[in-house]
Amino acid sequence: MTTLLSVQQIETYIGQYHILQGISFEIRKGEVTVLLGRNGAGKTTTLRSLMGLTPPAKGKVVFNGDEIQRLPVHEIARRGIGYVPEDQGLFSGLTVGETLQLAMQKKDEATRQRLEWMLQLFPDLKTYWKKQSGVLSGGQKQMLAIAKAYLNDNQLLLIDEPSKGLAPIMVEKVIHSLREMKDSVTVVLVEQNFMMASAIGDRYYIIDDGRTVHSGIMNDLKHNEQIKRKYLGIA
Ligand SMILES: Nc1ncnc2c1ncn2[C@@H]1O[C@H](COP(=O)(O)OP(=O)(O)OP(=O)(O)O)[C@@H](O)[C@H]1O
Repeated sequence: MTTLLSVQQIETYIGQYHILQGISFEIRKGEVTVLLGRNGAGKTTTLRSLMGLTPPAKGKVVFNGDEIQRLPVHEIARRGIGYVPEDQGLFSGLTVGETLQLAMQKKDEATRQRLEWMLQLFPDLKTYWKKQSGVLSGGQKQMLAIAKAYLNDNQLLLIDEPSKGLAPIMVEKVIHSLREMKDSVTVVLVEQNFMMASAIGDRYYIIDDGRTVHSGIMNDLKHNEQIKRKYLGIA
């Protein structure tokens, strides 16, 4: 299987704080890779570093064979990486329709087809097309944020804790949608909800204190009580 993204020993500072101190992982095309770790381990900062929002001071990020760690955010996005931040990054005053139309980088047939498919996958977005995104439920906002990132011809989506604050039924819906999207896009997911992580992840990396400390196949982790207890505080 081909490597789409290779992250090599990145180190990131926020102000004077040395937050990421050596993060490395490989993302294979067509897979869902989950970044796991305790609160404050550095998962969000890792996604932000890949996107150029907190650029790494050291190390390499290779996407489709090109180094991207020095590129500005808009260029990284243009190359085909979509980002769904933890706070979903929506403008509450825009309607669902306006949000999706504004997000479209192209108005071509392929984009229109992706929009159509998103509306089938998330029928609520069609129902609430004219509603401002600020009045949607947490789950509906998450669907809108995912649809917005999926609309464009992205090869890789970075999704930060999509289950956060959602009721179990909505978590199921998000799991279902990410499974459906798997055929057409590669996903890096930050997820604290182990049920969700293990339901859709193919592979995992554990981040602890700003370093990648463990990795493997998700099916193996499900039964590895020692690692779950040591790094995730669960068993
Ligand atoms: N703007 C900032 N200024 C100072 N420290 C920060 C800032 N943003 C993040 N940090 C620190 O960086 C560390 C990593 O944070 P990060 O949000 O990446 O962790 P995380 O693994 O995503 O955790 P969570 O699941 O709680 O979001 C934490 O110790 C956090 O306090």
